[in-house]
Amino acid sequence: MTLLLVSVTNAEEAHLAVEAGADLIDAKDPAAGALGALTPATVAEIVAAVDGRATVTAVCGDHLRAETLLDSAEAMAATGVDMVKIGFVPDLADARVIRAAGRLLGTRTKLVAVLFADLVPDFGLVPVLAEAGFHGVMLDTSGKSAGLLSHLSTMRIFGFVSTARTCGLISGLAGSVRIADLPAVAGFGPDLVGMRGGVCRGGRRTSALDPDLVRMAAARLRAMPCAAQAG
Ligand SMILES: O=C[C@H](O)COP(=O)(O)O
Repeated sequence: MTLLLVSVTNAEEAHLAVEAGADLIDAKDPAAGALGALTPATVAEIVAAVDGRATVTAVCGDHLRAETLLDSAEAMAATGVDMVKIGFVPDLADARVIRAAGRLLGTRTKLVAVLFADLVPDFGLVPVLAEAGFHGVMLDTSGKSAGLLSHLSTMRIFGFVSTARTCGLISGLAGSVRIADLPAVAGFGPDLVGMRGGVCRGGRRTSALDPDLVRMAAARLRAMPCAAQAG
């Protein structure tokens, strides 16, 4: 089945999200951007709070230049998370940076690249990610005023998921996904769907996590037909 990734800001939210049925806990500061990074200390607290009950991922920061991106990825890998998510923004990060990240960290942790649906994503990078040793690739949105489905055609999203699968990568879809969107988003067959705003009070990604919404999202996904397992 398609797994539910929920972005959390601290250990308490991580615990609530796991209890409510999230499969992956994603350490992130939504107030600092689409891939806003928490401090390594907070990420380590989240890892401890999850205590092996779910896969833990952490993001490295938003719109970072190559050197800063790699330093941050290394710091996040050292916290003990299961996967490190690295955002690749056109002009700031390209195939050279992907290969550098793979060399630096590919043997130490699972790497998941994030491409942005609203920043002209280059799906030609997906095979490069696989060759560089990445574990997975996600599509998210950099801006949060419109969701994933309003930026790319269904054909392109299907193409993304199927290219990732052909290359042996797990795939994820995110970007202002609401609970009502889950059947459509999971229908593309990704391994995971990522949510923050859609499971927060008032639908605002910078508000507190609402465990009841996480529970509803997890139940909605479990009722959907199966895709490959992430992990
Ligand atoms: O990785 C998942 C993201 O945190 C999704 O955030 P969002 O649902 O607010 O766009």
